[in-house]
Amino acid sequence: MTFSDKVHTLFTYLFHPKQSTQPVVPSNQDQKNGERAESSNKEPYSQRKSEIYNNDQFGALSEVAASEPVEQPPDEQRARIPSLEQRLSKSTFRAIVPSGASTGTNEAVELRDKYTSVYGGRSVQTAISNIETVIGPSLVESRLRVDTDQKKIDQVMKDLDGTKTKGKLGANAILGVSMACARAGAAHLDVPLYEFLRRESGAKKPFVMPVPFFNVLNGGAHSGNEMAFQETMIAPVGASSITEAIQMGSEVYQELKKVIVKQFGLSAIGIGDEGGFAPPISRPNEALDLLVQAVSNLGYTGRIKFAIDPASSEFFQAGKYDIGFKGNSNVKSPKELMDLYRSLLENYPIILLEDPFAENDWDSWTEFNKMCPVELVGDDLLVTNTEYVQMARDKKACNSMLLKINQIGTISEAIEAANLAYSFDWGVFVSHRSGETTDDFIADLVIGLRTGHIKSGAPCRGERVAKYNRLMDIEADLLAHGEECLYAGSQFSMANKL
Ligand SMILES: O=C(O)[C@@H](CO)OP(=O)(O)O
Repeated sequence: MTFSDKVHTLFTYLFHPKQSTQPVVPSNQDQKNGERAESSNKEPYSQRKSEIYNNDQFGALSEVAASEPVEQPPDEQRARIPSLEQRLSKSTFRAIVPSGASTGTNEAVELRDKYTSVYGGRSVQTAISNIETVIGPSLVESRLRVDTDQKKIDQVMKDLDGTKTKGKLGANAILGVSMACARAGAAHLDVPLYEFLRRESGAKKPFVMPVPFFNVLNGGAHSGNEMAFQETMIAPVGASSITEAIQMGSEVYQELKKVIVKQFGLSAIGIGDEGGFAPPISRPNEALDLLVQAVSNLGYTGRIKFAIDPASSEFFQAGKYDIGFKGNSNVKSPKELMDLYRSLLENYPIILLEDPFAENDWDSWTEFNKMCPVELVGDDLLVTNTEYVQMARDKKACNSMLLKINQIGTISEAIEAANLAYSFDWGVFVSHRSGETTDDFIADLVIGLRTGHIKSGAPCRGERVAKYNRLMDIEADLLAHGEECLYAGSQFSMANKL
C-alpha cells in the first residue's frame, strides 16, 4: 500500500465509520474532485464538509481519522495499538499511542474490544470508531485552533467522554488525538514540537537535554527470567551532552552483553520487553554487579550511575512483598524490603528508585521517604494524575513523579501534573511504556517540559532508539540555531530550575 493509498483509506474510515473493518477506498473520480465517499447514513458530514475546508486557513481541524496498525508488540496481548491521523489543510499529523504491561490501578482506561476471536480480545476497533464518529466530528465542528487551543481541545474530549477515567471513549482514543493536535499546532506555528510544548507548559529557556536512563537488564513482568525487580538502569550523568551520554550507554550495553556471555553463556543474551538483557539471575545485587563490571571494563566508573524500578505493585500481596515471585518465593515485610533497598543504596552508585513500594502501601512510601538520599519516583502511585500527586505530597510519600502520557490521557493534563510536581520542588521523570511504539513524541516532551531525565529502555529495538535518536537530532538542531543547550547531568532532578 502506498502512502497516498493509506491516506485515502483513512479518509474512508472517517466517512464510513460503520465499515471501518473493511474500509472502502474512494473512486479515482472522487479523489480527483477532492470529494470523499460519503456514508449514506451520515448526512451531517456532507453538510459540514465545506466548513471543514474553509476552516483550514485559521488553524482549525479539518478531519480526524484513525487506523489500527501493529506496532512493535512486545507480546501478542499488546499487539494492537491505535493510531490516528489528523489533517490540517494539506498536511497530515500522526500519533501512535503506547500501552503498558505493569499498569497502575488508577491509570486512565485503555479501550480494548474484548472480541476474544480477534487478537485475543485486544483489538481497538471501538476506540477507532469513537475517534471517527464522536471525537472527530465534534472537534471539527468546534472550530478550535490547533495552534492556540490545545487545552480546550483536550477539555472537549474530556467532556465528550464524561468519565473520570476516560473509560467511555477510551484514553487510547483521546490521547492519540491530543498528541496529533499538538503536532499540528507546532506545524501551524512553524516551530518544533518541543518548542510548542515548552510554550504550553510555560517552561523557561535555555533548553536542557535530559540524562537518558537506559534499562539494560529486564525483569519483573517484562521478561522471562526469575528476576523480580523489573528494571535495572544505567544513567550517564558524567557525560557532557546527550550525544555523548547515548554513546556511553550504548557502549556499556554492548560490554554488558560480553560480561553476560562470559558468565552465563551465549544462550543468556535474550532480551526483555524494553530491550534490556534478561540473564538467569534473580537477585538485585546480581544485576547491579553485572553493571558494575561492564561500566568498569570501559573506564566509566563514577560517570555512569544506576537506577532501579522494582515495579513492586506486581509482587505485593496481603501486605508483603514476594521478591521471588517468579521462581522460589521469598516473602519480605515492608520493613525488610526497606532494609534491602538501604543496603543496595549503600553498596552501589544508585541515584534513583522508582516504585519501591506498591501503589496502595502509602505508609511504606512515607516511612522510606523520611530518610531517602536519592530521587524517589512515584509511578503506579501517582499515575500522572494531579489528584494522586497532591495526595502523595500531603502524605510526603515521594519526591518525584514519573510522567507517562497514556496514564492520564491528554497532553494538557500531563503538563498540568508535571507543573504541580515542580511546584512541590519534585523531579519529573518522563517515561515510555513497555508496549511502546515508534512514535518519538516523548523526546520532544522531555525537552519542552525541561524534566532533565527520561527512560526509554535499552539502546536496542526501534521503538526505544527512536526517542534517543530524536533527542540527538534536537540537540544538533538547537546548536545549529545558536540556542544554548545544557546537559542536565547530575542536576537531572532539578533541571527545571537550571
Ligand atoms: O513500570 C514502568 O515504569 C513502565 C515502563 O518502563 O513499564 P509499563 O509500561 O509496563 O508500566
